[in-house]
Amino acid sequence: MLECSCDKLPKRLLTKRLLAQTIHWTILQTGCCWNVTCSVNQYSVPICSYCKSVLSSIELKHDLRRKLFGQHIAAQVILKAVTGFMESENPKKPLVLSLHGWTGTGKNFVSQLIVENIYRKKMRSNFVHLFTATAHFPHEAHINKYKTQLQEWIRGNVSICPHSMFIFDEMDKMHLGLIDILRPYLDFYEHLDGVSYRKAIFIFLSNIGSEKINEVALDFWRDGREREEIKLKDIETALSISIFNNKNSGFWHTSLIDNNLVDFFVPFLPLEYKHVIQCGLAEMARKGYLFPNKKVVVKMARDLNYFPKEGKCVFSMQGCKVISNRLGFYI
Ligand SMILES: Nc1ncnc2c1ncn2[C@@H]1O[C@H](COP(=O)(O)OP(=O)(O)OP(=O)(O)O)[C@@H](O)[C@H]1O
Repeated sequence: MLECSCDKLPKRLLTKRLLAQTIHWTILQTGCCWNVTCSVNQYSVPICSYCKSVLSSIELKHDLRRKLFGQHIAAQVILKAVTGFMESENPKKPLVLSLHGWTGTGKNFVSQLIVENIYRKKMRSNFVHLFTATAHFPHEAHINKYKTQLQEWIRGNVSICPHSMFIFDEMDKMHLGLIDILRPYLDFYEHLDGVSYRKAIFIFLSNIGSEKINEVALDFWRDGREREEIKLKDIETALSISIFNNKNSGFWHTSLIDNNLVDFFVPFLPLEYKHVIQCGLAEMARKGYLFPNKKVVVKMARDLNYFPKEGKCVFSMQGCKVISNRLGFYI
């Protein structure tokens, strides 16, 4: 957080008498920021600008450790990336995270945790924007209109709050024409039409590459190695190859891999039975049960489907996605 002081005013103006009588602070709020101006008589200086969107990195670390199950790589990468970015006063480009993984493994959930530790109003904040590709899939004839709308939407929101966050869900289903217009906003430009996008955060969610991530997790499991031994480097190459080869990922070819606009590709591992149990217990606690009933959760977890089918089933087909709705049936 920036401290506001009148130190920037010439010393001669800062006599005790003047301090007592004539210093005025002007605080002008625009979007999520306040610009503080200090004036003495006719002389005024912009002192600082303070933006509400400040990360509580200790809380984020705590949340990732306590609330996110089975995702040691994602937790580590996200904590480092978000903390480093939010602590930088002059980032050179917006933060761009691309989260990949099987359904129900926590991609949306992690995005929420990030939001909750930056914006006071959490997902209800005016500075957090969710775009679901399938809900905005335009007819080919209207693509140009949608492109303009998307550009105006991003520009308008970042003009109001430089620390705006944009979450693009189901990126793999997004129209390539729309994806293309995102490119300049993710780049190193200082300004585009008078607006700087360097403090914004873009998070892309998709299932692209999840088969590769699952394969690596399964290999570790077959070799009898601990899941926590899987390192980012064990998955990164397989993930980028599979993103590169995916027929729906023109975006990654042209804009991201070639131009290095994505800062982190974050893999989400498939969840095991024990994580489903953890999710179930957490869900019961969220529903207000002071003493979550493990028997109920176990029963629910056993009724879910797991893969691969041959041999011992290891990973949950739906991750933890259906748990919230299913629990009610077993309670
Ligand atoms: N790793 C996890 N740790 C804790 N809870 C989780 C985890 N994964 C999923 N959940 C729970 O399941 C719910 C659904 O998960 P989420 O929406 O984050 O999955 P997703 O990976 O975004 O899936 P999809 O690819 O289908 O959109 C979350 O709201 C959360 O309650």
